[in-house]
Amino acid sequence: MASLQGASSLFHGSLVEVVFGSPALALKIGFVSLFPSRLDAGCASLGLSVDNGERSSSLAPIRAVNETRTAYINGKADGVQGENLDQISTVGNSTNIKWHQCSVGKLERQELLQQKGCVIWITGLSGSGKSTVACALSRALHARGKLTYVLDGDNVRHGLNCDLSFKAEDRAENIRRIGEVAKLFSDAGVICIASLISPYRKDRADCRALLPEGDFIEVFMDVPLKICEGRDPKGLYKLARSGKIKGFTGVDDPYEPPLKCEMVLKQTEDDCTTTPYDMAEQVVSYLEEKGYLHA
Ligand SMILES: Nc1ncnc2c1ncn2[C@@H]1O[C@H](COP(=O)(O)OS(=O)(=O)O)[C@@H](OP(=O)(O)O)[C@H]1O
Ligand SMILES: Nc1ncnc2c1ncn2[C@@H]1O[C@H](COP(=O)(O)OP(=O)(O)O)[C@@H](O)[C@H]1O
Repeated sequence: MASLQGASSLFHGSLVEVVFGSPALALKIGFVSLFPSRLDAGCASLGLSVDNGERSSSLAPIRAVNETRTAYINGKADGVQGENLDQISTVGNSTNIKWHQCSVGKLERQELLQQKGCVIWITGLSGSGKSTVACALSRALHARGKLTYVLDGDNVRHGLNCDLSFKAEDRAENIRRIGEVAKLFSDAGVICIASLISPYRKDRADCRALLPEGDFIEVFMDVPLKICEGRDPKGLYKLARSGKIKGFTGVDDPYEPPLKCEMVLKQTEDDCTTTPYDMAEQVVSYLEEKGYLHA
């Protein structure tokens, strides 16, 4: 039998980690949510049973893990030291701040939405099809009853990021801000689709590091420059080639393709037949396989 020592001080909906053995030699065997109505079911799925701590347990101790806090620490937020979020701290230029914990957590939101929050980060050259695939994916998931939100580089630059240019440090800041916003959407339980050129590996890696393992799904639009330039729907390549736009990605500004990413959506000059809908379905299959389309 498993007892829930100290559980009375936890929030409704808290995540508890079930550990077998001593704290020094602990074997994690899973997590259960502290929803009284679902606790038995959660423990049962782990091969345990619960009787409110009145009987002794061969599986002890059960430790509380705060999921939001874990995600934040995994996020390596600047200035956050270890588990000191209960204390006044300094993060970047923000001095004397203290994390305020809310009793409604990500798990409960996911339960409500019947999905898992994550970030699908679509990177590639201008004209590679990022926005088209992002919208096709949003539509495909919407049709399955899943809540998504698209953060498109072009669109976010119309508001939040309208102070940023296309020089390297401004692109980095554009990506950092979109990464932070995407993290909030993911924490809200939403499947967030970020589609922006995001040309530098380091900036993409920094966004990945903001999220728990597995929740940042990098999708590379592997489309040759020649095809993108041939499409040129906004006429920007033409302007860049004639020198009217300086620092255009792929022309006179670099694009660093991922060395390793979760998905590659490829088109070649020989085979350009894959439609954006096919590509969106590939991403849906990935999400299904990884369990993101269920709470
Ligand atoms: N110099 C330069 N280089 C690349 N792209 C340019 C540039 N100037 C304007 N545009 C337009 O801005 C869109 C890219 O914005 P992003 O926010 O995705 O770019 S970045 O991630 O900050 O590099 C991009 O949109 P997409 O074509 O959808 O990629 C262009 O329409
Ligand atoms: N899979 C595809 N096959 C053929 N054309 C595509 C495909 N995906 C997008 N396009 C077309 O390519 C152009 C650029 O697509 P877009 O989504 O705006 O790219 P990006 O957001 O990367 O700049 C658009 O005219 C779009 O209709």
